[in-house]
Amino acid sequence: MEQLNNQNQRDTMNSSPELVLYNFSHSSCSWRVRFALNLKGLDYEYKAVNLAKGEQFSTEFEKLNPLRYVPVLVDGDVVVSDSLAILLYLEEKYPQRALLPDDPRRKALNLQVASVVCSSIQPLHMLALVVHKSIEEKVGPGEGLLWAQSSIEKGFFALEKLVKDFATSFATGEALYMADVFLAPQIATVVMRFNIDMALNMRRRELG
Ligand SMILES: N[C@@H](CCC(=O)N[C@@H](CS)C(=O)NCC(=O)O)C(=O)O
Repeated sequence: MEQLNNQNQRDTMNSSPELVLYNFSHSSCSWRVRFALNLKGLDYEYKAVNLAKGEQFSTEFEKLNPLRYVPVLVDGDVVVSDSLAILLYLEEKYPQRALLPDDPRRKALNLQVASVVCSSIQPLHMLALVVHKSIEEKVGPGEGLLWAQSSIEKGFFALEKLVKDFATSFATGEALYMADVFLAPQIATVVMRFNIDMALNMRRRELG
């Protein structure tokens, strides 16, 4: 009987039949949301929006997000775009496996890390791809990549300082929280796409 109750409880916690995630496999912003949905044990329908094929510019997708960016989460009649807003929405509606700690100081730290990734790192290297050609043409060959790399390094330099007194194997303490959900995809992206050597950067900063 107790087993049945536990099963019922789990089914209720995980029941989210209406969740649909419009996303792209290679997008770090989408990855954050997939990470959070999986941590919370939420089932969702995966709708691929292939950015490489320009599917974000379809009129159908524009109705969901006029900015034409992924990810977009649809939960019944609620449509939320922007990964940070989506994570805050999920946290409130599906509180299981909390992504924010109760302690206000650590909660603020998690939100700060998420916000730095969202506003001061990712948009700059995304922009770098968009304006890459024109920087290369106007300033010189290789300058586009250098500009992206210096923006990324500046952001991570700040982040390292921010979490220095809190980090364990997780960014802000003893458990995996929202900061980690934003950092992991971000670190993977900059290492793979922008040739950033995170360990080398850390050593450089320690010396300098
Ligand atoms: N602040 C937004 C940024 C969304 C964003 O930049 N998405 C990128 C993929 S990571 C995108 O859809 N780019 C499409 C394009 O540049 O046309 C978020 O965190 O969701």
